[in-house]
Amino acid sequence: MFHIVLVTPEIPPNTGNVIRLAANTGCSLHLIEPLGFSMEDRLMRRAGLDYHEYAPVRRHADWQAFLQDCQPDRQRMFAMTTHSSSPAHAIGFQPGDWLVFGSESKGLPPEVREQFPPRQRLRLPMLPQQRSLNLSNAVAVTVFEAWRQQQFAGAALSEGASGAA
Ligand SMILES: C[S@@+](CC[C@H](N)C(=O)[O-])C[C@H]1O[C@@H](n2cnc3c(N)ncnc32)[C@H](O)[C@@H]1O
Repeated sequence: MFHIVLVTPEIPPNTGNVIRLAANTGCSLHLIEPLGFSMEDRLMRRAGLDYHEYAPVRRHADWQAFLQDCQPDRQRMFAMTTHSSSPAHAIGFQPGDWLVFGSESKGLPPEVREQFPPRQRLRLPMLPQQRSLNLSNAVAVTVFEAWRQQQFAGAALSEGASGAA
């Protein structure tokens, strides 16, 4: 549905949450190295992910390698950042869009952020004086806003349809 891109994530449970989110929403997940942890980290394992949930996860050596590997449509890439005044909910998201998030401690590196035109740098609303949302929460609310705009296409909207607890 959408492509989630985490640039140099640092905290294993956040990435674990996003892996599960990607599996639940039909997104692909791109992890830009260096990662602040090993994928075999016990905190990752504690997320209790099933083997199939790793299927849509790809790793890239750095930002340039990601661009080279995936050739994303630059007009449909959005940098999620607190350094913006463009509200995320004002964008008309489309299937196949690329949603790019920064690391927990540093956010998006300025040299990556500046590759996005200002209208493609998006901010999630927060109350005044707040610094930022948790990374995995920011990913979740963005993906669900984008998916909501597609009327949750492909979702199993009743319990019986999913068969899982
Ligand atoms: C914990 S935040 C990073 C905080 C970092 N100290 C900074 O100054 O950007 C991790 C990532 O979540 C996303 N994020 C968190 N809050 C956000 C918001 N209000 N709007 C847009 N993105 C947000 C951004 O991609 C950010 O890089």
